[in-house]
Amino acid sequence: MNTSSGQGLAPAVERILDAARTRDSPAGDRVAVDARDLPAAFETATAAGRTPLIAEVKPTSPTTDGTRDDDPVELATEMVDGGAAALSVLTEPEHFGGSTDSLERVRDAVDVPVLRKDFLLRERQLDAVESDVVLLIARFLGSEDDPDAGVEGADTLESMLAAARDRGFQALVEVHTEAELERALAAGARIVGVNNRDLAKLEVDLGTFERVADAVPADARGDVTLIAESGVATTDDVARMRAAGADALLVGSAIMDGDVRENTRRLAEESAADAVDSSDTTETTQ
Ligand SMILES: O=C(O)c1ccccc1NCC(=O)[C@H](O)[C@H](O)COP(=O)(O)O
Repeated sequence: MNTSSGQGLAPAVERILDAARTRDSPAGDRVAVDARDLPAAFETATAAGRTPLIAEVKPTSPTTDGTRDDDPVELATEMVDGGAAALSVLTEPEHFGGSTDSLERVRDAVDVPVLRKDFLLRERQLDAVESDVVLLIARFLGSEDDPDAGVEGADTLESMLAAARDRGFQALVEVHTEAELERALAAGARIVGVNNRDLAKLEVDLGTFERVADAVPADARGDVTLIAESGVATTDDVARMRAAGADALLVGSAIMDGDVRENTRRLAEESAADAVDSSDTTETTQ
């Protein structure tokens, strides 16, 4: 099947969606998850003086050269040892080298919350594996008011959110525009990720988070955990996203490129220390 979504998505994303539509949904029972609390894990990291970071086990991707074949459990434990508050594990097999088996093994090996990173379009796909958090991408899912707004074969964001919560999952609803943010909040999302990567061009612009975070209504801000996703590579990037209101960061490529423990430590610890240093300077110069 090759179904263009008609949404101007990058060819690689259309291929990912085609694969997601044809991947078998599990025939077994609905999962029932006892989820580890993601916002609580961010608070624990902050209390320990670290930047709340979701480190992503991402063996490859359409925008990465080559594949990293290390055991996902080894990568995951190194990330946690480096100070990651939570993990994200790709379960998409064809374009990201992920698997549900990897996620299961990682979740058994660590005690932090684990996000299932995949391209979920239908309720039954939620039952493929247990995780603490599932990713729901607003751009792909329709809405109750406009079920055709999503891509071919997708359920609505509202029904996916309800189905995820019925199973015990927390949901990270990913948005890229102010309009998607509005839809996510109207659907009742409480954990919102702003993806700096535009799925139309696969280009990354950290200004996306700054713009979309600014559109969160003041009266909703206290109820929503806001995560900056994609394109974060340096401690300056972390500082920039935190200054724009990110409660946490989701980082894949910059951690997977080299020593994952040291890369995680650098982003989780040095950027938190930099933040303390600059607030000290601000205090003494006032
Ligand atoms: O990462 C890609 O190449 C990609 C391509 C097409 C659709 C989605 C893609 N990435 C999914 C993600 O959300 C990222 O893995 C995640 O936010 C981490 O991003 P990064 O830190 O830039 O690796």
